[in-house]
Amino acid sequence: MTAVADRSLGMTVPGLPPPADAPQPALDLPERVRAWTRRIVERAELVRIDWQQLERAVEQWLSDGLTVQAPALDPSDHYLEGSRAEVCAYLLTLDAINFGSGWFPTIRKRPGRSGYRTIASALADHFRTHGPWSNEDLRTLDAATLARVLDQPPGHQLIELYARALRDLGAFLADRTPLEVLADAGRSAVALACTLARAMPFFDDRGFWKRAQITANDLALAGVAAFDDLDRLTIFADNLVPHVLRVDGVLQYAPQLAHKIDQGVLLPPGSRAELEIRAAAVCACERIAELTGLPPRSIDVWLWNRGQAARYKAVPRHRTRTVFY
Ligand SMILES: Nc1nc2c(c(CN[C@H]3C=C[C@H](O)[C@@H]3O)cn2[C@@H]2O[C@H](COP(=O)(O)O)[C@@H](O)[C@H]2O)c(=O)[nH]1
Repeated sequence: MTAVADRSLGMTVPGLPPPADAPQPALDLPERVRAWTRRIVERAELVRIDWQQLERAVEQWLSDGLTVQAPALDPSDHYLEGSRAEVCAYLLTLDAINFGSGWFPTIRKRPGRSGYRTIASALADHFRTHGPWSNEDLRTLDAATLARVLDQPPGHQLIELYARALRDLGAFLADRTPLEVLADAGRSAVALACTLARAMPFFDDRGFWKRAQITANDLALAGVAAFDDLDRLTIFADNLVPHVLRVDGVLQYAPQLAHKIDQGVLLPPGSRAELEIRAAAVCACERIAELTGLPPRSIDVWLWNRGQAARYKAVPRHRTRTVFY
């Protein structure tokens, strides 16, 4: 797969273009994810779902609180105390840069915080002090400014990509407020996800649409939006949810793949291994949803938070440098 050279960045954008056979965004986006990931799992060679172990793991998770802990955004990491308009702007800004796990070992982390929580809390602090960026500020945001805001080294590739993602957000908003964009989606999380995926290339994570979907879920978790179709969303396929499934024995990786991951070898975006890992997580969580009656969005957040525990951090998870997660 040839990455796309990006004139405004002067570098290739890791993850673009999407795999040729991946579906395009449309209003049945979650169903397209289910169909495409099922096809990948059926033909998989490197990653296998152990369905019997999955049922045993669900029993363990249920006794660990899977159905009782309602998903929530952590107020110590996120800017949730502002007005509805300010929190909406914060979450749209955060989810426009809610990626970078492949670079997280190379960024400056806040004490006791993961990569995501470092970025989320640094952005929250900026909003507390300066409020939201205007659309014009976003359109002209440069990497040096953003590096200062996020307290990261200037010139870091990830920060260059974050700045490009936020310039794209400013262009997408045009003269609308984030709340007006939300209103245009009506009460449909899927419509919002589809709009984001069609409007900004870094959201067009064909066949998974992780950030397009998690944006709707985060807005709902923050009480900013009320959607009628949240339960249609799939999980938000990143690198942590499949990692938790692997550590709990649900996903079995071929020895050569497991060895690569344990050695910290980066998996190229769109490679067979990366697609099979993400697709297996989606399909396994569809089965978990059937067994528990929980929507995939809640299973995702619960497993993601479980993945913050030491026993999961002790084992390397797959790393892919991509603009999608
Ligand atoms: N599947 C999924 N992926 C998620 C999140 C979240 C955070 N969601 C908030 C909403 C409710 C929760 O309580 C969370 O506070 C981040 N990520 C992704 O994980 C990746 C790893 O990050 P780390 O561990 O820092 O290295 C990073 O690429 C990031 O994009 C999620 O929920 N689901």
